[in-house]
Amino acid sequence: MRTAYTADQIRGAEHALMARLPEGALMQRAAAGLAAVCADLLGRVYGRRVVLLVGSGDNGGDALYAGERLARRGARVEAVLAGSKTHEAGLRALLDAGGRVADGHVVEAADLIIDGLVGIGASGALREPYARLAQEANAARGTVVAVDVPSGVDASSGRVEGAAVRAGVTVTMGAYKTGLLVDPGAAVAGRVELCDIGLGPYLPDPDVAALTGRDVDGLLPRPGGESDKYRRGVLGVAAGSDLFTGAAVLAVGGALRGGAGMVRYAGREAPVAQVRAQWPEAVVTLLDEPSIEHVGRVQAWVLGPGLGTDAWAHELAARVLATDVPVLVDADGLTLVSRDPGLLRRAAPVLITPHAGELSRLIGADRAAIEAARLEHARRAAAELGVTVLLKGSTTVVAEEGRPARVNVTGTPWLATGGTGDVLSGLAGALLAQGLSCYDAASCAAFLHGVAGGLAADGAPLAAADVATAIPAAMRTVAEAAR
Ligand SMILES: NC(=O)C1=CN([C@@H]2O[C@H](COP(=O)(O)OP(=O)(O)OC[C@H]3O[C@@H](n4cnc5c(N)ncnc54)[C@H](O)[C@@H]3O)[C@@H](O)[C@H]2O)[C@@H](O)CC1
Ligand SMILES: [K+]
Repeated sequence: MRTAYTADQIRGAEHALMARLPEGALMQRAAAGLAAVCADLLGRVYGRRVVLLVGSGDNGGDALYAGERLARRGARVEAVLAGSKTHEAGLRALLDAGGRVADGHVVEAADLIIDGLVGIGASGALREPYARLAQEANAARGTVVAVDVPSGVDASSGRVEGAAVRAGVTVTMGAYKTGLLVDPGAAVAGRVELCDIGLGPYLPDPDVAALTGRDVDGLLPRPGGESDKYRRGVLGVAAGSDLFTGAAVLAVGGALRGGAGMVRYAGREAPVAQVRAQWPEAVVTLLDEPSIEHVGRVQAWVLGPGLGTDAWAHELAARVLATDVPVLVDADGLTLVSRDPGLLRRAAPVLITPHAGELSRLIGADRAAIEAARLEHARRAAAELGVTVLLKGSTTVVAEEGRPARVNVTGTPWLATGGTGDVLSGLAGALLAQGLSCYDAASCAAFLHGVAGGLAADGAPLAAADVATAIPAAMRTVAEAAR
């Protein structure tokens, strides 16, 4: 499990650790780690041009001391002092090692640019001249290494309010910051290298966590010798309509590949015909009425993909949500519950899987605001609605009250195509039916869906059905990662 922390959590741990160490020791550890990564990136250090962007706080101090180390190895190090003040001892150390203070535009010609403008002490959008320097670094040809977090990214949330450094590599001190795992911050952090400064024992419970392949493998249900199709978990799928038959086919496909012992599909005539034709494995019930009375026992439901939002669909949603098993609500199901929030008042667990637009209707927040602060809004929705939230998008986030939010790190931009969400719903539903909690089912499904997307795309466009087909291969991939 990769864990990440807010700026306040890091600060608290740093204080506790610092109290036990000689003054300046932590910054020397940080600078040593940072300089080592930079030296690796440069290959040969001697004679290379390194520019330090130095802000007024300790983030700038880290950069200066790393610059000192590189200067001692023969690099031509120049510091751009951006703040109203500068870490004095760090600057002295750099100058003693042969580094210089830059007096002109040096960023453009640098082989390597170290961004020490701001770290966890930043507040709000980058001010000038920091914002301009960030843009110069982004336009330069040299590799950009961010110290702790790319300047302009809020370390605690991943928010970017104005200009931000776009790093090739981020060397983060002591522990991951939440903002390095959540977009838009994650998107500009590049490769993240963790520099161990001894913070581990002082860290509190994490703010967010990201599952690894090994974690997912450990959570996935496996059939034993005693298993039969009923005991492995039966999933009900209430999806599709005469207009949207494909959503039903894709959700059932995701569910069958997700390991459910059996999938029961219930729907209207057109999607029933399609599901029957595509998936002889599914047990299909044609609904004359919006009722699930004759569908048979299931351990979980997927409700909503392509279902429509008419009175018939509303009635079916009400029946499904009136059961005592976990329900995953997606797509049209989310529209129905946003119009009739009372539907979500039930004792059994609910997992909702909105994208930002769907979530905006559910909690009355602006879509752009949700995109900019995904974690915050997913948490808010989980608390307000009393459900588990899987917020889809550039970084998929899973939030449930009282637990660290989970951030998904797998995926490919090729997944942004019609129908992949239906596959995800089927897959997550199958995991629910097999007994995983909403929290684990959502985070494992997001992880596997991302891996399956990567396998299906392999650098080229994919169709949603390919993602469903690739789910078993994704499961094998995580099993191999665990070995
Ligand atoms: N204290 C220590 O011993 C250690 C500190 N570390 C480093 O220290 C950093 C934290 O240092 P600080 O607490 O001094 O804070 P920062 O250096 O992150 O930033 C604070 C400074 O930036 C200015 N600032 C804040 N927001 C700004 C904005 N939007 N635009 C322009 N300027 C802005 C503030 O006025 C202040 O002078 C960490 O990110 C890490 O890089 C780590 O190396 C671990 C050890
Ligand atoms: K920085």
